[in-house]
Amino acid sequence: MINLTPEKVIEPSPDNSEVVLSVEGVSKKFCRDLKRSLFYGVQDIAGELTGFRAKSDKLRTKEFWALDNVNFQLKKGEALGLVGKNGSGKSTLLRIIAGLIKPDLGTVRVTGRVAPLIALGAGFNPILTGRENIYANMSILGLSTKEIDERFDDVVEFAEIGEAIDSPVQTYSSGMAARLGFASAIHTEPDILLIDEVLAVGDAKFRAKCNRKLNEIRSQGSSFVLVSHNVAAILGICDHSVYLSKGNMIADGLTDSVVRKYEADLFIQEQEIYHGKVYFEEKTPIASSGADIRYFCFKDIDGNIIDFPEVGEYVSFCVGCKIHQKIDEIFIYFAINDLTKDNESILVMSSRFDKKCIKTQLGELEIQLQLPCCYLRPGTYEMAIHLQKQNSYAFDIVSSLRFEIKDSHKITYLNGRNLFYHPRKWNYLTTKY
Ligand SMILES: Nc1ncnc2c1ncn2[C@@H]1O[C@H](COP(=O)(O)OP(=O)(O)OP(=O)(O)O)[C@@H](O)[C@H]1O
Repeated sequence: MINLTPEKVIEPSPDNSEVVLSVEGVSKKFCRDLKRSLFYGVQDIAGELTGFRAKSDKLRTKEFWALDNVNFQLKKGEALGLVGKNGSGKSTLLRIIAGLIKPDLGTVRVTGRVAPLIALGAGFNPILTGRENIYANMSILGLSTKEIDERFDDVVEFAEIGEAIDSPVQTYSSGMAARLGFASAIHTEPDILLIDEVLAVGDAKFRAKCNRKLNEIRSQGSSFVLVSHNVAAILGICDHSVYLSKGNMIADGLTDSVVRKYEADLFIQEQEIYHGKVYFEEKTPIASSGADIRYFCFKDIDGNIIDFPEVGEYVSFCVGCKIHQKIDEIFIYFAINDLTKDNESILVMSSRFDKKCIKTQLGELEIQLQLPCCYLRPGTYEMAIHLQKQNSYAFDIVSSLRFEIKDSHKITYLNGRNLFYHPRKWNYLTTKY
């Protein structure tokens, strides 16, 4: 396991010394075969009753470790992100912390009230109304009827459920159920809130409202563990993160570093990241439209080819073209997507939009898009390049060119909340009295 130790100072949580959750050597095994799984379940219960339970650290036929020796701590007011591919053990870990299932090995120590938001409309009974579910749900989380009465209106208002509060939850949309689940969990003022992807269901406005509320309860001392495939959400909310793969802890530490490691593993396995100068296959005269993209590379200010742009430094995007038909002018278009943010389109640069047409003649041509300062933050990106005519018809297209932006010199202080790097200087003026 890699311990990605802090290289920068993080905002202090209200009480940085108080541990509210301690996960120590937690392991959990499951069996893929249903019949065997039932048999093992009966065997384990019988073993526990008679005191002859077989040792839990051994796998029986068809069993596997869904979690293997997971260790971390959560302090008061801290937000911890859990990242990992599908099936890496994130939900299992949350279910163990919530006390819904028992670990086979290790211990989980919790201080205070834990509110799990693990499934859509966590714990709601579909045939009961929203109102009945709020009372049932909040009382399970330890509130008295009087306390629920006092908070009821706030829950309904926060969830924006309106009159539907007296309709059965099974008539709610998934967004409504998620809103009500979040609202009732958050109004119990939990010491630890466990959130598994449920925020992804609501619309953007509700997500923003949830994030504000999370920050608010966090400043009052609540801690939370957030599971999400949306890396941007983890980056925006959590200081520290844990990266799980096949039940093993691969990395833990500051979210930025953990997420970079996770992304690198995710993308390097799927598609190679481009370095240096990449050449594209030469087209046959029939396949070509008269102007072809032949290569791509990044260059530094001295014209040297570089493997990746550096944050805050000059970079030139260089596209080698071959023109073999009479074309007077062409345009070039770059579209960059951020793989950290669900492949969201973040930057489009087009010579046509900028009203810069490129005069051509038969032969080779290198088009350079020169950026005096790279504002993109460190991460993994995907780029499409279009070589276009005036009317936007494309002569040639290169899609899905993956590249990295690095911050090797650590010149930028970037945390997950920044969408881009902005060059800056600091100054201060003092006045003597
Ligand atoms: N009750 C169960 N019986 C058998 N296998 C299970 C059970 N629950 C989970 N698993 C398996 O344990 C592994 C971890 O599952 P888990 O749901 O914790 O992963 P996850 O990281 O939350 O995945 P996702 O991102 O898809 O939600 C998976 O291989 C899953 O198939």
